[in-house]
Amino acid sequence: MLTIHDMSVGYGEDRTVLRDVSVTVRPGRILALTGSSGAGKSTLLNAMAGLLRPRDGVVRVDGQPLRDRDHAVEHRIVLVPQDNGLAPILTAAENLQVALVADGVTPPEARRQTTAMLDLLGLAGQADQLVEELSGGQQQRTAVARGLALRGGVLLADEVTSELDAGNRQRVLDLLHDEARRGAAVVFATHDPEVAAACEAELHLVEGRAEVLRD
Ligand SMILES: Nc1ncnc2c1ncn2[C@@H]1O[C@H](COP(=O)(O)OP(=O)(O)OP(=O)(O)O)[C@@H](O)[C@H]1O
Repeated sequence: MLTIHDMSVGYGEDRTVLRDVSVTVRPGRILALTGSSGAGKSTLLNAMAGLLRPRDGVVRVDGQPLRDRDHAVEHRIVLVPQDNGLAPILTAAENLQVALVADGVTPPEARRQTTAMLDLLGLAGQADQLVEELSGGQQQRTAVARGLALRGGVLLADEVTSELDAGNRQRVLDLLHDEARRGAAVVFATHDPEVAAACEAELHLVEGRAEVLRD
């Protein structure tokens, strides 16, 4: 369980982006994170991922104050970042295999899981292509495949459907719902009101404040 209490986050000396945000991210469901461009969705996800230290307040994971990214990884907090975070000169399959092996999966099992996951995202034909040679949407689906393959306790997905056609957008949404049903807590930043409406809960960011629209 990930909880945030009265958190403020900013950049530099006096650039406060989020103020007094409190939210609980519960296992077994998807929390949509909405708000206009620049509202602070990525900032909030990065704080949940241990990449940004709050100015005030606290992020807790399983009751402990979150220290940094390593601590978040220990607690199985997986981030699919907005810029996808893939290694461009590795193939789609290698990007998944490297992450799985680093996570302690044996190489043969990592290959098996990679094939299955890329297949689920409709990327069987792209497995051996370099990421830099994939389309934006294919890269986005590869990043989702990698995030899902890691089977985190918390999955933070930052605008992971922004470059997808309707069919692939629905495929990713269905997989995020499956991930929640598996027991993960999923947080999904999105601009898309239809996508947000398909999530159990919604936190809306406006002028640095967070408003719970559905809980
Ligand atoms: N590294 C940074 N240094 C300084 N300011 C930053 C940095 N990253 C983001 N910001 C600022 O923080 C604010 C929130 O940005 P953030 O990326 O969190 O918004 P967002 O809601 O995810 O936007 P979008 O929907 O466009 O991705 C913006 O005003 C942005 O300029």
